[in-house]
Parts: sequence; structure tokens; C-alpha cells
Amino acid sequence: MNIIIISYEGYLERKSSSSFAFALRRSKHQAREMAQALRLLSPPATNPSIPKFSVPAPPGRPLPSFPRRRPRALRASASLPPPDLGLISSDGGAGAGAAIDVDAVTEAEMKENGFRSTRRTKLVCTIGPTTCSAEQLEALAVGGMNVARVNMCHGSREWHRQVIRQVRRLNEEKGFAVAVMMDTEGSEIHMGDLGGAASAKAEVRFLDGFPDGDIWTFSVRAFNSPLPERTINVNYDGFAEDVKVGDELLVDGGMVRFEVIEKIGPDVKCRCNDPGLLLPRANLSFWRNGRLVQERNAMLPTISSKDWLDIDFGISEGVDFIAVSFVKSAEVINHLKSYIAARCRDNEIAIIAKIESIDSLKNLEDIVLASDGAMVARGDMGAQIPLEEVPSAQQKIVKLCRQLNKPVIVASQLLESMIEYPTPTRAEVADVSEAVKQRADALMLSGESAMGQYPEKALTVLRSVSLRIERWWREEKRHEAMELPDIASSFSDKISEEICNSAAKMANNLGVDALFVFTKTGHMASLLSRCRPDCPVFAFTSSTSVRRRLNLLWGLIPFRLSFSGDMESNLNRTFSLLKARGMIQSGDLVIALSDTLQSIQVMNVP
Ligand SMILES: Nc1ncnc2c1ncn2[C@@H]1O[C@H](COP(=O)(O)OP(=O)(O)O)[C@@H](O)[C@H]1O
Ligand SMILES: C=C(OP(=O)(O)O)C(=O)O
Ligand SMILES: [K+]
Ligand SMILES: [Mg+2]
Repeated sequence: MNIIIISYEGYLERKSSSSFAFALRRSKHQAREMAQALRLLSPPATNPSIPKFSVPAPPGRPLPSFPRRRPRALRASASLPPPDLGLISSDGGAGAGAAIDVDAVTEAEMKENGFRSTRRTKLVCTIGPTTCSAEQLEALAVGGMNVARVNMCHGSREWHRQVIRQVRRLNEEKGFAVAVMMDTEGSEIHMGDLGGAASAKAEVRFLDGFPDGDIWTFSVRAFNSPLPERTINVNYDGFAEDVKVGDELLVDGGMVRFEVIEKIGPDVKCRCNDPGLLLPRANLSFWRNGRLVQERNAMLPTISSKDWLDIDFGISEGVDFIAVSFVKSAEVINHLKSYIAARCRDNEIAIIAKIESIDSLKNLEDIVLASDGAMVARGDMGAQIPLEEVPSAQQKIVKLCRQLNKPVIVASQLLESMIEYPTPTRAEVADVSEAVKQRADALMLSGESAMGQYPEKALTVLRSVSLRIERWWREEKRHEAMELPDIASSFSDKISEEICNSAAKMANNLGVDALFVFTKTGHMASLLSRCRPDCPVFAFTSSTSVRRRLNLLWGLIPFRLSFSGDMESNLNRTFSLLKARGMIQSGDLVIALSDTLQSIQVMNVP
């Protein structure tokens, strides 16, 4: 099949020469004439002088000129208005059956501030005891939560089921498009549940000026509740055999530290060296001579038998993402993907690899390539590599994911102090800004939203810092010259990639208001997001699940809309639907792409 590109009045389209004559519609008459003039309709064998992908300029025709945009009326208030919670998929008066699904929060934000200033960085909130009610979930959705994460380390399956269904109900009834991410427990070592207590304090006192830490027993024995005083259950049977006297035991990535002082059968006695709060089911790791010990626990499978049951549960509840804890190699991701493909009709679950172990850093590129996205899981990573190496690992992972076109989430302790206090530290704000400057796709709250006292305030901080830093980036015009390597695996993908790279560049150079992409699988939308263009990307897809998954990607505003292969009618319908809802205005300058036609078109909204 020979590929040609036709251009007329700001419109470029890719067509196979065989289907070209049929596909031409009346409105493209000029392009046909032009193509004929250039003898593009004859096969290249007889026309070897026309190189592939050359975009011929119409002879004697001036470049299309773009009327200047009308400035958008900006209102003074920068705060997020309450969303219009009306019937969201109504067609806005644009004709029966012409419905479009729009996120209620985004719609309100766009009406208020114009779409140039919508937030590009996506926000993930871990749901826990303080945020699991319908009202609290709604408050987070209104506050900008794009993805709700449930952590299978904690809570019962029934509890998670209620949360997932509540999120779905909110989406259906109130017009949100919050995606659900299930995070596996993994088979790493962790503490038991503290016999029901919310937390316990491990302390260090001073006797005659010398530190004297509490002695705690970490045991693999099964206890009847209540647990004996200062006793912690450990979930891994090999624990007591694997640790040695003198080892350092890190709880929760080093938030509390102990030294192993004695082993008595299944009991390991430890003295607290660095005091802190012990939380139920906190992760445990042990270090010897300044290095992480990975003995038999390194042989445990990444996905435990309990994880497989959780994954089945996630599939049956229709989660959008599964985040896999402590990934060591690409193999486990491939295995999980084929498991899901065999059980899930349209392969509708995206797999996020959590980068948190030494092995995952060693095999980073293979793992990221095999996955649909990655998470910089700084909590456990900080217990596996020296803390001072975490920031450079983060930067490396974020950069690699962008290059390989995989969404990346920066997670853990972004606003840790807000678990207890209503205001973040300056250092936390700087950390959030750094992740936004690195242009990560998403930021994640853990304890801040799962069990903290100020979940909505923490989300507000993420939202406002993201908006401010993104604006700063645009105002300073600091287009970073990141090399985006070719990633296409087929010729057709290569075309999509070139179209998206060019469209993003054109969008910046022309100062367009928005990129529109009509996408079936979301792939072309992801390629646009990868370019991090200055303007927002409106992604139209006919699948509700693709739409929810696109919610994780930087700069994308996903809409659900059924569309045809006819770009002209798609665009006309989309324009009138969005205009009727007050989301775009006549005169807005738009670049529209389609992945079925592999086309690119520059135009003003009529
Ligand atoms: N479903 C839940 N039920 C109870 N507590 C939870 C739940 N999810 C999270 N939490 C609490 O929030 C804290 C932070 O969540 P997260 O970072 O996801 O877990 P972890 O601290 O185990 O890595 C947890 O330590 C736990 O105390
Ligand atoms: C996100 C992380 O994983 P989890 O909260 O499940 O331990 C982390 O370790 O940073
Ligand atoms: K987890
Ligand atoms: Mg972790």
C-alpha cells in the first residue's frame, strides 16, 4: 500500500493510494485536483521522484492565515467553582443522540477560567478510613482527584468493593470520570495489624545522657489477641531465620529503626534506635553492614497467592489500573498482562509497575517497556537504596517514562506533614514543584488522603502548586529540549508519532488554544501528551474505559463521544456540542487529529 499525504487549507491527511479515490469527499475537491496535478494518484513505481511523507505545497497558493484569537474573558476568581452536577451526558441541545460525556469538574473549571489554564498534572488519592464515605469521595472528586487508589495491603476485600462501587456510582450519578487503581500488597515482609490499635509508639529515652530505646519483639508466632505488650507480628515465616543479631530493622521505609539484639526461636528482640510511630501492616526491611539484605525473601514471588486473588477481584470489579508492588523484572508484568488478556474482554486494565526495589532499578527500562505506566514509589525505595539517591532515581524514571511514552506517577510523602497539620512545609511544596517541573504525569497522596486529618486541604495544595508551576513553565517559555526518541514499532505507528510531534510543535508555535484528538485506543492521545504541549489536549474517545485511563495522562482532558470516520462531521458535531456547553467559543484556534485517518487539521472554531 502506498502512502501519500494530501494538504489543502491547513488540512493534512494520510491515505493509501488505493482507497484515496473513494475516500475523497466533495469538500476535498481541491486536494484531489492538487494531487492529480502532482500525479500523486499514480503508483510510486511510475513516479519515483515523490518521496514518502513529503507534504507538497499547493502550487501558487498562499499559506493559510489564521485570524487572531479573541482573548478569552478571564474571571478574577481562581478558585474552583462547585461543579454543575446536572445530567452530564445531555447533548446540550445539539441534536438527539449526539451526547458527549464531560467531566463535571473540568467543565466547571473551563467555563470559569478558560481551557488554557486547566491543570495538566493529574492527581491520584489513596482512599482509606478518612475518605471512604460517599461525601468524602465526592469532596475529593470535586477537589480534582483523577484517580482513586485502593491499597490491598490494608482493609478487607469487602471494604475495597464498597469504595470502588462508590466511585463508580459517583461517576454515573454526578458526572465525574474518576478512574480506579488497585495496588497489590506484594509478598514483601510487613508487620501485622497491631491487634486493632491504630498505631503504637516506639520510643527512645535517655538515661544519664545515654540513649535507651524500647525493646520490642518481632515474632512469626501466631498470637491470640490481644497481643502481648510491645510485640509485633511479622507475616513472613523465614524472618526469624533470615535476620542476624546486629542487623538494622527498618520499619516503613526507615521511619522507625531498630537493632536486632537477640533471637529466641521465632522471636526476634530488637532495640529501638530511631523512635517513631508504628502503623498497622507497615513494611519491614533489614540491613547488614550498610546494605539491604535480600535473602530468601528475594525468592518470594512478586505476585503472591493473595495478590492473585486480589487481581481476580480487581478484574471482576472492573478497576482501570493495577499497580504491581515490588516489581523485579519485566517477566512478571508480561505474565500478568497475558493473565488479564485471557480474562478481560478488551484488555481494559492498564498495568502500572511500581519502581521501589533495587531489582526494579536494575531492570528499569525492560520493566517500563513491558508496563502501561510506572510509579516512583519513593516510600519503599527509600528503604532499599540510600535516601540521598532517591531524587536522582526519581528524575531518571520520570524522564525514561516520558521518552518511552508511559505515564509516570510520583508517589509517597509529598505532603507527609499534612497527615497531622493543615499547612504543608516549605520543603514539601518544593518537592511537589520539583515533580511538576519534571513534568511527571501524576502526583499521588498516600497517608495524607487515606488516614490524614486534612485530605481535601492536601489535595488543594497539590492542585494549586501544580497550576502555579505549570503556568510559570508556560510564561517563562521554558520548552525543555527533551530528546524524544522514536518509539514506534510499526510503520503506521511511526506516522502517528510524526503527526503528534509535528502537531505539538505547531500548537506551540501558532499559540493554538487546544489540540483535539479523536482516538480509538487512546494511543494518539498519549503521543500528544508525551510532547507536553503548551495548550491542553481534548481527547475524544468512544470508550468509557479508555476515557478513564486517559485521566492519568499529563495534559489530557478526556471526553466520551461516539464518532465516525468522517472528520468533518466529527468536528462539526464536537464544536457544536462543546459550544453549546460554553466550553469553546467561535474563533478559538484548534489543531485536530484523528488516529483512524491519521490526519491533522488546523482551524478556527466556526
Ligand atoms: N484501606 C485502608 N484501611 C485502613 N488504613 C488504610 C487503608 N489504606 C491506607 N491506610 C492507611 O494509610 C496509610 C498510608 O497508605 P499507603 O501509603 O497506601 O500504605 P503503606 O503505608 O502501607 O505504604 C497506611 O499506612 C494505613 O495506615
Ligand atoms: C507507593 C508505595 O507503595 P506502598 O504505599 O504500597 O507501600 C511506596 O512504597 O512509595
Ligand atoms: K501496596
Ligand atoms: Mg511500597
